Amino acid sequence: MTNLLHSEAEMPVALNQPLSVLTRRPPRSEAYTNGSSSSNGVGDYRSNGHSRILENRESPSRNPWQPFLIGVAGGTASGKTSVCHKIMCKLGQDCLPHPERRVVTISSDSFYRVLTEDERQRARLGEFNFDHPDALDFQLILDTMNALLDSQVARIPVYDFVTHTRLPNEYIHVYPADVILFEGILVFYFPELRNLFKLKLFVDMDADTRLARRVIRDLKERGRELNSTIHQYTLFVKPAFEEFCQPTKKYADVIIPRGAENDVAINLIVQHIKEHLLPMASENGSPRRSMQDDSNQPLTNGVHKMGENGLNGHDEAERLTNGLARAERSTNGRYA
Ligand SMILES: Nc1ncnc2c1ncn2[C@@H]1O[C@H](COP(=O)(O)OP(=O)(O)O)[C@@H](O)[C@H]1O
Ligand SMILES: O=c1ccn([C@@H]2O[C@H](COP(=O)(O)O)[C@@H](O)[C@H]2O)c(=O)[nH]1
Repeated sequence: MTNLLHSEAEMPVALNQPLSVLTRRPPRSEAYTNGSSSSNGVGDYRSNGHSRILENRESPSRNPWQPFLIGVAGGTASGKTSVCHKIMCKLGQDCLPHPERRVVTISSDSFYRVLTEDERQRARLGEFNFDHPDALDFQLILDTMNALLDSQVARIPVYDFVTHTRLPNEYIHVYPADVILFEGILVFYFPELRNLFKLKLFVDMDADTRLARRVIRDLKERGRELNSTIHQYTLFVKPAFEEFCQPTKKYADVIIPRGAENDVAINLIVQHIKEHLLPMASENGSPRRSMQDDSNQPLTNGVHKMGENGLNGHDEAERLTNGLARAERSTNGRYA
């Protein structure tokens, strides 16, 4: 994930499943998840942050309105960040102030756990396994996702790839939104997290291209040396991809070959998101619902045309699935 994505992570997300449950968004709570207030940033989050969320719930049961949570998995440098960014741009969300965004992107990169001094030293030499599920603060991920699903404002740490640490006292505030894209190499690995996703995307890119892009990115953006990058890749990244990430491809509803270059797949996903957002916008009538498409046409225009075709939510879901299956078949043998 790039720093750019980190800033995108501030956007809120959410679009949920059956259109029939997409009623009115509840009032936004001012509660926060507490990304970190202790020295290791984990224990306090779990105890204080989570209990604050519970205290601020308006009722013991989950809101009938929920964000639509989309998981975006794929190997390192496969283009997960770029795909999410493209979706945001096509929905006209990237240029909106964060609190007004209806679609947000969050990366699991924000949730690497706090390392011990010994682990940090190994990380500097490319000898710490960041691709193993244990490298992530899974409880923090789960608490954050649950907070967002409950329409809470979530506060998540900012991770620094150069020092392998969370930046002290820096957080990203993620506001409740209608659609949340959560991207990361292992987001389909944990069943408890995987089961929260209403749509699962897997960004597929051949290993050579990923390695080449990763080397360039790590040297340019993550303060790495060539030797340690290759060393880390050979020792951990590649084997962990084969053991923990690649096998989760089977959970995907949609596989996106060629990553962000695949405009056909991305356009279909964007269209699907728009279909979910429109009913909410018309029910809310809220001024913050200002989604626009690429051509700066109000979102409502495009969706209205689709409504005129007499398609319902189920038809749309089928059309999306069929369309994406076609998109993938057309590239079979090259990347899939
Ligand atoms: N289609 C592309 N062509 C060239 N470079 C790309 C393309 N897609 C992504 N990249 C570059 O590859 C690197 C990894 O992409 P990114 O979207 O951050 O992947 P991920 O989030 O899966 O790690 C970034 O430096 C990005 O700029
Ligand atoms: O301190 C760190 C933390 C993570 N990594 C590597 O990052 C990638 C995951 O990020 P992508 O944006 O999906 O590539 C993972 O493969 C880790 O090895 C790191 O090098 N250092």
